[in-house]
Amino acid sequence: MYPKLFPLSCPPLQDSPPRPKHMTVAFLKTHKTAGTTVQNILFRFAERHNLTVALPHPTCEHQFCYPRNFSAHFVHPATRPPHVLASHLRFDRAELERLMPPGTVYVTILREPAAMFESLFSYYNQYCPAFRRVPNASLEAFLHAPETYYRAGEHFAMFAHNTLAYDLGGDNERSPREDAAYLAGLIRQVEEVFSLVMIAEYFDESLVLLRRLLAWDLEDVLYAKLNARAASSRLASIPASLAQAARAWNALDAGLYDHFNATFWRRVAHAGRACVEREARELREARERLLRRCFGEEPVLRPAAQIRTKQLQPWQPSRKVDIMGYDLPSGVAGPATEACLKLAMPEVQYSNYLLRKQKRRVGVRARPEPVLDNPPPPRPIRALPRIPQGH
Ligand SMILES: Nc1ncnc2c1ncn2[C@@H]1O[C@H](COP(=O)(O)OS(=O)(=O)O)[C@@H](OP(=O)(O)O)[C@H]1O
Repeated sequence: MYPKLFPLSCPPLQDSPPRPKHMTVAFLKTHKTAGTTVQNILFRFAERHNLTVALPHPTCEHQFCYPRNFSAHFVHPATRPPHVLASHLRFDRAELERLMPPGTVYVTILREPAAMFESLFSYYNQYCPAFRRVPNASLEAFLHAPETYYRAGEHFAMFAHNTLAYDLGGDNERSPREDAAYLAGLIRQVEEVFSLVMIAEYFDESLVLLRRLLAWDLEDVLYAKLNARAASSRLASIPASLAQAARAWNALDAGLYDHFNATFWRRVAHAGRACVEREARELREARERLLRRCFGEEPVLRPAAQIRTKQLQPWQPSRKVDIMGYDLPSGVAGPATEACLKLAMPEVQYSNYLLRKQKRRVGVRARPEPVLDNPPPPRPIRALPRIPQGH
């Protein structure tokens, strides 16, 4: 039912058999896994090829009413039927099948669970009650005794326990130690649906596999790193004991990661490791050239307060965490600048922009927004971008 569309082989680029680019893609954007960078690649591809991007109904904000299970009702009517879907949602296979055209390729991305958990702990510290209870916002204290702070089922609990499993539609409270069959079943379900599970630690190699799977050009997967925390907002390194505790607490996620990391390297070996590495190198070189062209000879990630272009100021989760972004050099304009703007555009601005554009295209601008039967409660997350100091 879900085609493993193209066998992954890795002949030199110029010898690739010409086949049309695949245009229907559903990307499950898991949390804190480099998903915003992948989403931006897909949004730009969709715009360049005049494709429709599924976008959330405004009452869902720019996510598909996460953490609720995905429903096709959450999709704004002006963005249906879509070619591409790439916004946060909790996976629900039947509902996605209802929405996406047959032949859609499903992909997702995972990140090493300790690094992912450290990012979640920092980013959602003010929103997730389990994290807010911890004295001095100490990751070490939380991981030393997670049950002291964690309450299953409370608001945003999924950001504090097996977030990957939850995003994939699984039950994040299961323990693989007590129920190994559950993890095996979840892995099987993911394998049935997703043609590629990318790995954030091997982002460029993942993009090489992605672009070959979809028969896209290397240019189609060039990117700027988005949604990265400043060095001052994250741990320089995670001590081994803490990483071990993070894996033990998030044992389902650790099991998923270990399995799909191994699968990933089998896919790389099948494609030809030397060839994948060569192409990843070409990608990095092309990407560096693009970043220099767009953001100046020394393209640097900056804190939001130093970004003058409003459309490029990333949303800030709290005063304690700095999310970085790029800025355009002053006094430049034109189509190339527009492409550079999109390359570094954060998720909130890009989603709003695409929704406006697609609404204009189908002529629903003047009509009132349709009302959801059962709207979600208001969410504090990402309500407003923090205004950078001095603006
Ligand atoms: N290209 C690439 N390679 C490796 N890592 C990358 C990449 N792009 C983004 N990132 C890191 O991913 C983290 C943000 O993830 P998301 O965009 O998925 O976060 S979110 O859930 O949408 O808020 C965030 O991690 P932390 O900085 O540790 O928080 C980013 O630095």
